[in-house]
Amino acid sequence: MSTHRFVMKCGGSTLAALPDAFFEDLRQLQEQGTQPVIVHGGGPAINETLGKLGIESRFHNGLRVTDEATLVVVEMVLAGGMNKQIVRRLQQNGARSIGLSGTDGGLIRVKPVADADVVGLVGEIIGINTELIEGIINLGYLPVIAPIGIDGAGQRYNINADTAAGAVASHLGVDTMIVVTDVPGIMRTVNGEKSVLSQVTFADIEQMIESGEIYGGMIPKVRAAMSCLHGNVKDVLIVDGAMPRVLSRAVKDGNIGTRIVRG
Ligand SMILES: Nc1ncnc2c1ncn2[C@@H]1O[C@H](COP(=O)(O)OP(=O)(O)O)[C@@H](O)[C@H]1O
Ligand SMILES: CC(=O)N[C@@H](CCC(=O)OP(=O)(O)O)C(=O)O
Repeated sequence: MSTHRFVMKCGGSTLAALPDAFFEDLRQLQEQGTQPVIVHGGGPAINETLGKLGIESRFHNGLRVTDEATLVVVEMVLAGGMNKQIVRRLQQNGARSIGLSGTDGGLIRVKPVADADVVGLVGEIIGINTELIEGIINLGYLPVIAPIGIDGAGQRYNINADTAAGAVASHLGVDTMIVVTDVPGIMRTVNGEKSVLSQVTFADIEQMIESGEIYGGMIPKVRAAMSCLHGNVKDVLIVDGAMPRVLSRAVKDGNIGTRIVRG
């Protein structure tokens, strides 16, 4: 029986549309002895709730400008709504799972980011309580983690979900991080033809950010990928959640979406 462990990041762009088959695939992987850990986002749902409350969504370098009022909504949507929705869907499809926020058990320890004067209550990760994650896995449950962090004084912080997933993958020492999103991988347009790159190196990424071919929400994904590949993580794949059996294909043959390699 394989005990392959992987971290999967699931983006808000795709969460609501994920079919039952996606969660069924996770259940089968869990039954086969694979140990998935999920870190999720929920950016679009946060924007929607903030909008209903008349609070404007503002971003700086891809990070949400987060004041105390915004943070209340971020935590409510991520740790309340999204986290519990994912756990419910996993359970409906037969997978055993437990949802946590990064504040529970000091799971994600942070300090304020360097540009806190601009982005406010956004956390830079300084530690992950891997014992807690290991404990949940050893009980036979799949951990589902919302990207909220906590500092030594008990203050909570907002964290980009790609960044949180990369840090969880690094600290847990998994081989693979799978970033599930709403596009089939990193795409490039050549002579008017759009295609998915099966592999990109760090140098390709820097060049594509520079040229504007990688932009917006793809930037934190590739940055998180590069940062965890500097540690023990061997493989980062960016894949489309709508593809049939995407996770088992990613785990078993890895020949799907875009693979990021050091190069
Ligand atoms: N080179 C690229 N290839 C594919 N998508 C890209 C690229 N550059 C930017 N993107 C954008 O990144 C988006 C995915 O990021 P985001 O919307 O933040 O997703 P998530 O909610 O899954 O984190 C894609 O929908 C696309 O608009
Ligand atoms: C600091 C920061 O920007 N936090 C993100 C957390 C959610 C997230 O990252 O969700 P996606 O993966 O769906 O984009 C935010 O507030 O939107």
